Amino acid sequence: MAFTTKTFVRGTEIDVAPLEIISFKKIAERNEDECARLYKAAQSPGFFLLDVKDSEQYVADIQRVYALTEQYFSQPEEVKMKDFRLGDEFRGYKDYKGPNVSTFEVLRDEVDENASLPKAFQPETGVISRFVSDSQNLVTTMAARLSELLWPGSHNCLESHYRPSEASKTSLKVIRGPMLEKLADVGDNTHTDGGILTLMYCDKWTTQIELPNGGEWAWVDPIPGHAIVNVGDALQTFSGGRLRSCKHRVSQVGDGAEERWAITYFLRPADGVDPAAI
Ligand SMILES: O=C(O)CCC(=O)C(=O)O
Ligand SMILES: [Fe+2]
Repeated sequence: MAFTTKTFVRGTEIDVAPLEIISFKKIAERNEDECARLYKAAQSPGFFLLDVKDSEQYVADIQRVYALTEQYFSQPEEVKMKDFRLGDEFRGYKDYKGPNVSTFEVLRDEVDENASLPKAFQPETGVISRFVSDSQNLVTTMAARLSELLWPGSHNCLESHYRPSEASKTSLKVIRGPMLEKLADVGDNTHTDGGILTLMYCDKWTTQIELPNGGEWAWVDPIPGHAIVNVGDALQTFSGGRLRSCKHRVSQVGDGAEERWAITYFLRPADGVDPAAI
């Protein structure tokens, strides 16, 4: 992996993670060099940027989903609490009061069902539905190319883990996670993602990854028209450790409150598929 570079954000000099930029158009066309670069980035650091600018409609939909996210979280707490699902890890509204983060999550399987989306999304359910279907196409195309390189000559082994026609916890999750007045108040939320592949959209410098070998942290450049993609724990396990689920966290550069929205799409194993048992 290349070395970090430096840039200034909010008046502070920071280290930028040297992430590969993979063209979705090229991997969709099975460009061999691009697929090899995808595989390499998924091996190390397990984080990369996916250029999605070739689909004008999808890029416009990202902006619409940001706008809907803002509209949703701007509602009064008691309205959002109607979407709270007690004991359900993957569905509905959640308010994490400590870290000042709130989320709303809907399963891919349920996005087209009546009433699975709250009122604030209702005027644009078609946009959400198309965004989910296009995001699914991005992650499953990447999974198919990775599968071909992990198990040459075999038929899409990874598909047998996420089984697109069966029930799964594959989902869209939108997030309100504002930057805080004081950097010192941002708690440590270091984690890896549990699923197969994550797509993430966030237009601010708030994602940090742990660089391979050495445990140093660097910032992910939120380049417009690009998804931030990372390998999850299930894919690390399915690949026998050949692909890497990279530690990351949400933080902020310096002090200063600022509103912040993020959109995430998680490709997860089909219900009943246990990565630990593979
Ligand atoms: O809030 C964000 O920017 C995304 C957080 C994240 O890494 C996740 O939801 O897995
Ligand atoms: Fe994450």
